[in-house]
Amino acid sequence: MSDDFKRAAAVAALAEVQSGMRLGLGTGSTADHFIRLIGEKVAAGFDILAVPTSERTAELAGELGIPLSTLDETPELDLTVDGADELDRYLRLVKGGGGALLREKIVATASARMVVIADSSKLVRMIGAFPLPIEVVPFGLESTRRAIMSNASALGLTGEIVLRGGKETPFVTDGGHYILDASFRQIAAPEALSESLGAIPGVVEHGLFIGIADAAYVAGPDGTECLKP
Ligand SMILES: O=C(CO)[C@H](O)[C@H](O)COP(=O)(O)O
Repeated sequence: MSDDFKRAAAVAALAEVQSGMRLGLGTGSTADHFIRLIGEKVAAGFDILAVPTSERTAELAGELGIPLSTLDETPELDLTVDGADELDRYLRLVKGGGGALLREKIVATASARMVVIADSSKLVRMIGAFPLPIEVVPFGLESTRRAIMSNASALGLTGEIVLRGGKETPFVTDGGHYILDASFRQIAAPEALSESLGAIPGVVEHGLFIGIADAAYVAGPDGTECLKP
């Protein structure tokens, strides 16, 4: 059922796509629906140039025959469509469940417009129930983890911060970094947390996307809603 809603959100976002656009392609199961729909448009003659947000997305888009580019060749995009792990009604997002948050944030901010697609289970009153992914450099991992803990605690946030994949087999991002997942449960002031995390040297990027999304298509049992910040 949830997969039907993911697809419905992707179909709604497709209405924003015009031939000639330079697109950012997100990562994840919801974004995959959108990528397949773009593949159909390309097969039908649409002129699309796409920048993928992960190796996984590049592979799928390549298989579908979608012409691919990079931000070095195509530094300005018209539209990026991507999923989210959580969003609130102000379009503050938690992303990075699939581990692609760094490229996703770079591609989204290189786009004139960023649109989120999600099933309605992702829409929450307060973000934070989904553990916040924080991309960090492997060097100094434990010091960085402690700095995150201490900065978060200064903001009244507590909770476990765990290395994705564990010490023996850590998950490695496309950029060669690790991910710490922080279970803060409720993030009442995401802007303050975003600023605080961004100031920690070992943190490469975090999964709070604030002021980036221009709209969100959220699909559920009652239909598809378009949210604007
Ligand atoms: O941020 C992401 C990947 O880094 C995804 O957009 C997020 O995890 C949602 O994935 P899905 O659509 O599979 O639920």
